[in-house]
Amino acid sequence: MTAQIINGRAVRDEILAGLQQDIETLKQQGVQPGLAVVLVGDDPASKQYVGMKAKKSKEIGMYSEVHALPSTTSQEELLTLIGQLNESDKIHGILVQLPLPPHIDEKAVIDAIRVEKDVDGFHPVSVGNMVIGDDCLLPCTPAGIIELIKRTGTAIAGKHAVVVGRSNIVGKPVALLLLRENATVSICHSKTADMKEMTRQADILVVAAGRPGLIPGDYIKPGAIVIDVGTPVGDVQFEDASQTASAITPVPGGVGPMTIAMLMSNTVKAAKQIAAQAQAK
Ligand SMILES: Nc1nc(=O)c2c([nH]1)NC[C@@H]1CN(c3ccc(C(=O)N[C@@H](CCC(=O)O)C(=O)O)cc3)C=[N+]21
Repeated sequence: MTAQIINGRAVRDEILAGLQQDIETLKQQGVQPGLAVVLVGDDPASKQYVGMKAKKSKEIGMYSEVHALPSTTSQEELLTLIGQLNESDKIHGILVQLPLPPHIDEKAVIDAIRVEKDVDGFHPVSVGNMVIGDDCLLPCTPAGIIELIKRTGTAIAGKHAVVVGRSNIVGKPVALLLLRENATVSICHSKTADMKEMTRQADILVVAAGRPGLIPGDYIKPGAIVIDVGTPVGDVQFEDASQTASAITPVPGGVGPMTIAMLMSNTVKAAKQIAAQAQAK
């Protein structure tokens, strides 16, 4: 079998086209969704991501602010900026690019973001709402993964989904979202006794380990859907895995573009909700 290659860029473009129309409608109602991206330090990869986010948001008619701060920025200064963005009527989504420099407490910064503007879905209240299954802004990469799986046309309910990786930003939340979709979910990690034994049971395999090439083709169940979250290099051995899977995401061009699409989608959702709240007052 040669797997269908899941085209994340094409799906992203479809989603962005829909959002562009939503934004046009919102603008006619006097609301322009606004996204603030905050970057501390000058890591070249981070700069590139932030640039992509700003570019896409402008392309679809959003208001966008990039706050690029020096690596010497104090935690207090960063918290002051977050406070201003929380209050700003122009801003509906706040994203603080992670990781932050070691002298800044990431948790303190994430906790300071107003939940209604938490378009990353990293705030503990957002996470709690996601776990319960309440309406909330979902973390972008996990939400994008669910969208990609759904668009392969395969039902998630009843399937065995195996997630490799347990980070707070991908592994844990994607496992919960798969559970919400009624998959039977297993979570594997570096201490899993027999990784191959686990992954070979996966009808849906999501790999978010941050370990380039970790998963070879013989770890994959014939006909599985394989989602590779590795960036900038995949965690799955793509050529090898394509011979066994029924569908697979490439890197680049798979999950990455969906992360951006979901960020835009969350910002539009946040703008709608904040506007509705303001009207109700
Ligand atoms: N608060 C926060 N939220 C994030 O969502 C966040 C973050 N911090 N820190 C860094 C990671 C990384 N990340 C990516 C987003 C898009 C691509 C992406 O679109 N990649 C393209 C390739 C881009 C290229 O190199 O041309 C692709 O996979 O096709 C990759 C990585 C978001 N992150």
